Amino acid sequence: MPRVCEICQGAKAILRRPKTGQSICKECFFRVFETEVHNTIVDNKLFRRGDRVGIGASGGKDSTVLAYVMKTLNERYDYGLDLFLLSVDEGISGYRDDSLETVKRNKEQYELPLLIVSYEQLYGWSMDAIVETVGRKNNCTFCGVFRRQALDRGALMLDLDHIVTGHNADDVAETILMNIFRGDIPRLGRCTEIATSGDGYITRSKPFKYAYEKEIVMYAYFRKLDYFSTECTYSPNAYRGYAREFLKDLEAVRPSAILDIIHSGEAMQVASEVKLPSQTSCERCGYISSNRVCKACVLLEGLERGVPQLGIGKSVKKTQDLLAGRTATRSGRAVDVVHFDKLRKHAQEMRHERCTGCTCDTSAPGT
Ligand SMILES: Nc1ncnc2c1ncn2[C@@H]1O[C@H](COP(=O)(O)OP(=O)(O)OP(=O)(O)O)[C@@H](O)[C@H]1O
Repeated sequence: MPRVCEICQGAKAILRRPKTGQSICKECFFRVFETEVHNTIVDNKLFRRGDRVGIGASGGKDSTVLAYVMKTLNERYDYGLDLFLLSVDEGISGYRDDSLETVKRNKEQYELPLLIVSYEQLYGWSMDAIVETVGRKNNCTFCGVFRRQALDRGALMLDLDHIVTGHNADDVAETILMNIFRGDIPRLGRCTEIATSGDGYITRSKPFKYAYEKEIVMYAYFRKLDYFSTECTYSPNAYRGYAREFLKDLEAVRPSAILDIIHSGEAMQVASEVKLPSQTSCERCGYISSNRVCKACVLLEGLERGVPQLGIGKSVKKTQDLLAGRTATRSGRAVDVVHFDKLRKHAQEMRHERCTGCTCDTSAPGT
């Protein structure tokens, strides 16, 4: 490694950038990393001034670095954003309880408001209880489906305009590979998007879409950020694990492989004959769904009826149609899932309370 930073030509080079192979100093690394994220934000017009933006904060390296960088860029470039930390407590003892302690410290360190919503509070089931019922196989399905909705529910409680997550370039490239391997063409089209916003739903984006995981780890290390680094106790998703290994092997021989895969995914076009699922609202909870009853409601009903395999596997569509129009039988444990219309109304009222002397009509959607 040359002694002098290849960027500033002054300070001592102390690291080699995984993305470019350049040998650079710590300060130049911070600057290029932050500037690249800023360029991603600006080029993709991710935010508008005044947006209330929730950072999906798990306490892990990606979201901790994201919180730090979002706060830094918001101040440096005067984006004019109101930033919040939004965490989901899935109820995994020995894992999420510890990582949430990190988020609580980040709240103080970064002076950002924090909201924690839990599966127990929202659905009446913690992941510990779910795993007790369904076992270790398939539990990731419950966790992923419930988390997506939980973040949106939390966002409405805070009246957010936007949620950012710490998904990085490696995550995106892995997802592209997985969708190719599975032949899931509709998902392949969607997974390369940097921001998604379903009609009337909260926009979600990935400012780290082009940031390498190795650089995020380096950034956290050199900035001495406080993050939690343990893997989930309930076995990681095996299929993604294989895609990850494959990607790491490719990266080892050709570091640009990660970005190359993302660019290939972006350039692919879904043929017009591929049928994309149409979106509607779940007739039970009002959440966006491609079926009459959303996946979260189907999974919940399965748990409550003692048939947790309901909604898992190939017969999902059939099960969802079967359940449509019927009221779930709720066990003593379950809570009634709050309807999304109620949450949206709450968000409108909050917005109304915040604007002083305005003439906005709280009964009109989207005000
Ligand atoms: N419990 C949670 N609460 C809030 N946001 C979450 C939670 N879990 C995941 N996220 C969001 O989704 C992103 C990707 O989550 P994933 O489970 O892939 O974790 P990860 O890649 O290990 O990220 P991190 O290092 O931030 O934990 C996270 O960076 C974070 O923004």
